[in-house]
Amino acid sequence: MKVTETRLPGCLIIEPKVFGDARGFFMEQWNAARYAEHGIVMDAVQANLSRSAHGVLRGLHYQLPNPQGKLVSVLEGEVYDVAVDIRRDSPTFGQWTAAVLSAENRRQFWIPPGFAHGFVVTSDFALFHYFCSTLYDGPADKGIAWNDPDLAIDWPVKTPSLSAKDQVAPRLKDVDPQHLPAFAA
Ligand SMILES: Cc1cn([C@H]2C[C@H](O)[C@@H](COP(=O)(O)OP(=O)(O)O[C@H]3O[C@@H](C)C(=O)[C@@H](O)[C@H]3O)O2)c(=O)[nH]c1=O
Repeated sequence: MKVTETRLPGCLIIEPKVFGDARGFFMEQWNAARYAEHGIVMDAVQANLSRSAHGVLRGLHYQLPNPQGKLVSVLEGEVYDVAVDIRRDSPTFGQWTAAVLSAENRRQFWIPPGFAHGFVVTSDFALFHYFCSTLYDGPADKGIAWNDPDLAIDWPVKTPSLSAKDQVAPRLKDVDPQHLPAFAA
């Protein structure tokens, strides 16, 4: 597999090795030993699947306490996937990085614990899959506004469809730093 660093240390783009043959193809989506060689260490304790139509934006989400690392990929369609460093005291606090993930490119994106995450669907539909390093905890689920002007994320869809929760998410500057993940988490 090929692992490429992004402009945010810790956020990695993974191109798994794909074994094609007359039947189709085979690829590993997770292998604890192999991914650990590239610094991706987690207990993959939960796996999630969501389906969304074109223009749906889910995010920017994070969990505190018990931040989740996420290994994300797209099984059908295409998304523009974004990670934002919201770890207080991080040298890259407030910066974002993005990856185009699709069924065609079969890329994975590793978003370490402590980053906010979101994506927008750029195909007709997208089937989005991710492993998580900690279990979902509803009351700990938190968000940052997808269009926070301080983040200035260059979303490819300018008027996305949002959940009611995501429509009222605060700007990063309005969140008490004590309610943000710690850099060393
Ligand atoms: C995320 C999640 C949601 N749910 C429930 C809560 C709610 O009733 C319903 C839909 O939840 P949400 O609206 O939060 O789903 P969604 O907007 O898809 O949330 C996800 O967005 C992406 C960007 C992420 O990074 C994920 O970690 C997660 O936050 O599913 C679970 O039961 N387990 C889970 O792990």
